[in-house]
Amino acid sequence: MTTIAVLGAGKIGEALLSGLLQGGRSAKDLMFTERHPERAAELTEHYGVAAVEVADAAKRADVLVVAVKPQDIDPVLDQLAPLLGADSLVVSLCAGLPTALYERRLAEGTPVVRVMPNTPMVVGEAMSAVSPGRHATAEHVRVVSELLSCVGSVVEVPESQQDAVTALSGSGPAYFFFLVEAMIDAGILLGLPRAVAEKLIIQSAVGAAKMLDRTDEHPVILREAVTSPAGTTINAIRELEKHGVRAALLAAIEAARDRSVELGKAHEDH
Ligand SMILES: NC(=O)C1=CN([C@@H]2O[C@H](COP(=O)(O)OP(=O)(O)OC[C@H]3O[C@@H](n4cnc5c(N)ncnc54)[C@H](O)[C@@H]3O)[C@@H](O)[C@H]2O)C=CC1
Ligand SMILES: O=C(O)[C@@H]1CCC=N1
Repeated sequence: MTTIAVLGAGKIGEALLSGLLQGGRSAKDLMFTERHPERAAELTEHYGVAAVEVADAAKRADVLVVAVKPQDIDPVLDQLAPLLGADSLVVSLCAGLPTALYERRLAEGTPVVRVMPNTPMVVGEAMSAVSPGRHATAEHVRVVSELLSCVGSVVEVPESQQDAVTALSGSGPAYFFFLVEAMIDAGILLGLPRAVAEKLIIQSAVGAAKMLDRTDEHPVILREAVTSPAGTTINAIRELEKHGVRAALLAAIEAARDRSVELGKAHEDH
């Protein structure tokens, strides 16, 4: 069984560990590093997964998954550089960071696969996009895709598309949560008790997501089926269009893409 080390057990690192355990991986095949000892102890207690030093992770793990913030990557690369080589497999979950950065800073030939996952990983519903770096083979991509398929769906994209993917599905859950939050507020505005508004909106979100997933219908068709002539929905749609919600989403996702590019550029000289 593949041994996996997660380097940096924050939100996405924990989501991965938890998703892999739920997907049937044994805790003994997993390990993590974490710079905050209290956080490490909490995770070990909760999941039964060992916290280790980087050197230990590099020695014991077949796959090293980097899950620190892009701004914290430098010390991690410095630590890994003398420890890894062509036999290792590095997986980067970091927004914006190109595989070329790892290839520059790690030993020649170290295979790197860039992945953009998302937090629904905790419930086995991640969307992950994988892109091989220069030294990663089809077999490396297969290993990483298989690992990620335990925690959701996986697609392969050219690395040139990863900044767009980051803006779309990496950040995507946040947009849906934002929408749900705003719709619950609308329920409050209309005088509903908060608990009722939450139940109505969350179940509507779950139902809509399942319809998108299971009916194979285009979202426009599904939306039209709710929108009766001279009914209530079209009045709401008119307001959404008037307030530029579609344009706001285009601009928002473009801004997220730009930030991903910027995070990568910040490391261009290192
Ligand atoms: N949160 C999300 O929805 C997603 C995050 N990502 C990417 O995942 C990475 C992690 O993001 P989050 O989990 O949100 O951040 P986070 O801040 O929750 O987690 C990062 C963790 O790494 C630890 N850490 C930092 N430097 C370390 C070091 N040298 N050694 C050991 N541990 C170290 C921190 O203590 C922290 O627990 C980022 O690069 C982000 O771009 C990717 C997709 C989705
Ligand atoms: O906001 C971020 O930078 C990370 C990457 C994608 C989702 N969360």
